[in-house]
Amino acid sequence: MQGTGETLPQLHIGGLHVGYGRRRIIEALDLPALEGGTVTALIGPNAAGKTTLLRALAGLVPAKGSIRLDDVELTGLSVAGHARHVTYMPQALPQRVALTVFEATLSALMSSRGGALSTADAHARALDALARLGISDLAMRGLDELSGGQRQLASLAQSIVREPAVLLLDEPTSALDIHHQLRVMQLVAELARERSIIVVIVLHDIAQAARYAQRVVVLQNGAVAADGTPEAAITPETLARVYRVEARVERCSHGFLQVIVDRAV
Ligand SMILES: Nc1ncnc2c1ncn2[C@@H]1O[C@H](COP(=O)(O)OP(=O)(O)OP(=O)(O)O)[C@@H](O)[C@H]1O
Repeated sequence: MQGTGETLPQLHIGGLHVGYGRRRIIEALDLPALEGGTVTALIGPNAAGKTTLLRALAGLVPAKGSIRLDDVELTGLSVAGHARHVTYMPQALPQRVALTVFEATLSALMSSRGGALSTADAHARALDALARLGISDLAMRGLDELSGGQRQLASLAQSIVREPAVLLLDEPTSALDIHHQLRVMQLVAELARERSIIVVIVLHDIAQAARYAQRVVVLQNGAVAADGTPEAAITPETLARVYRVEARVERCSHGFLQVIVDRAV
């Protein structure tokens, strides 16, 4: 936890190459360390390589180079080896499964922490994950009878309950109404702080990235086009170069960055 003098975990990414077959998507990517307790938003245009980067960090596509969590080198670990440190919530929701929301959340927890927890503790943690997402009322509903947004929230519950060191979320609010989008973003920021988790979240909503992330990495053609605080990374110049839009970046009356897009160029 921050403020206790404890060292925060760090994820180091160096000389990373990722591709599909012969097709190179990410080449020689270096990122200054991603730190525990911090939400990093990964933004960029379609096909920039955001999902590919998250999948490489999760060990789901082969990568060359180094992905190091403190002193543990993750490249070369099996998918299960990665899963001990990293939880990845994909963009596409899982196939419909014949489990209740509570059972699926509990099963996600047991698969990551298994024997280490008593049954009572595991149940309490699963219920807490549902409560924090505001979906306690869905606990006994089958996953196959949920709406798209409810399924996305159930899927988030399965990701956060694992309490990973690194949490990778690929467009986790894409199916949610505005209330639930904000609720999820607030929760993700809180969890990062409380548990010193390294969170990387792919977002298309630039204003939400600016509001909830402490760091924004802009990806373009598999390379870093900007990286820094929201103020440093989200500028009219970057938006013009990367997204090909004429845009203004202004502060609203509450002090949050807003992006006003005037036109595509
Ligand atoms: N399984 C795959 N096999 C071959 N090429 C792939 C595969 N998955 C993605 N790609 C290619 O990799 C590139 C990057 O895709 P990726 O999904 O990482 O982009 P993205 O930034 O997440 O895009 P979006 O914002 O559209 O979701 C694209 O050109 C895509 O066609």
